[in-house]
Amino acid sequence: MIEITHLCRVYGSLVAVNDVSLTIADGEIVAIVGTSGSGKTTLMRMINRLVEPSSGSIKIDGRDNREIPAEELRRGIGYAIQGHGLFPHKTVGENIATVPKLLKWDANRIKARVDELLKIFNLDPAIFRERMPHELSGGQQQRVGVARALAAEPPILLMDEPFGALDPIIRDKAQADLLEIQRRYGTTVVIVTHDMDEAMRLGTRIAVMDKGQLQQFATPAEIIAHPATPFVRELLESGDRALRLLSLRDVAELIEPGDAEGNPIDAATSLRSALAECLWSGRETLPITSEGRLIGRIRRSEIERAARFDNFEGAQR
Ligand SMILES: Nc1ncnc2c1ncn2[C@@H]1O[C@H](COP(=O)(O)OP(=O)(O)OP(=O)(O)O)[C@@H](O)[C@H]1O
Repeated sequence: MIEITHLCRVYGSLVAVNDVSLTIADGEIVAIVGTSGSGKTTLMRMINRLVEPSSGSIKIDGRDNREIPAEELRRGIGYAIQGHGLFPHKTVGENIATVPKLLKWDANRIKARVDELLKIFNLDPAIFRERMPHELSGGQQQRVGVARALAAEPPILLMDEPFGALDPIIRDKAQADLLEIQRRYGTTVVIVTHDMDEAMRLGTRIAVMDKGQLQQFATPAEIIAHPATPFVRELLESGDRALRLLSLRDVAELIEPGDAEGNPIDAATSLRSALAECLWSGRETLPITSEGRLIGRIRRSEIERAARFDNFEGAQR
């Protein structure tokens, strides 16, 4: 559990983070969302002490983070940033092995862990382990960045706009990967994003920041139903609500038995992406796969039905 209490960070006359209190439960994904300069990154970086608070405190599992030795903090908290931050002169395998090496894991354990992570992220170890970062696509580099952050199985993962540079389709896949990893390891994830749709898709709860202040900390459904301040309402209205509702839900929810023509989509894809695929390829139905196996199909008409707010509220109950 991460308990943030009356946290402030001041730069000269600027209050970057202003009296923020919130508690993040184990295994949650908390998305910090807000406009540029609202204090999202500063707030997150105080968790792993890349930034020191001016006042207030952060406790991790009951311990003040200032009392936790730097190495222990680094080991317990993975950190992934936009642009991946991979070491350009190290192979993919060496990049992922960075923290386990610091922790002096033995070579066999490191190799097993590197290969396990590469497989989880759909990168064949035999092909990718020895590659250099510049030999990967942007999406592959992003996955290696997250794999590296997860290498020592940290209970907490901090992510700063990790998917910001990815194109929408790859971004959707990267988000699905993150959800899968989170389910598998039960990692507590704090992710900074300026994209409300991404926050809605990933967050078990969303922290909305404006000018250093926490405007609302609530589930996506609560935020849609009851935006706490005019700013939150404005942020919500900045996109299309029907599409936002679809980005919250996975294809898996609307699977039906049967075949369909053309390229399949994964069951973890958002309904929003599935609709985009229907429209793009002119198909009324799409085949659905899970772990590479065909498991059914989805209908465009069902996706459109799910986009109606009434049905969304029904699905939440
Ligand atoms: N080291 C610093 N020195 C001075 N001012 C800073 C420093 N770091 C951040 N700030 C200021 O604090 C405010 C909050 O910055 P922060 O990076 O937390 O915002 P953000 O919400 O993450 O923005 P973005 O989405 O643009 O990354 C900004 O006005 C920024 O200019």
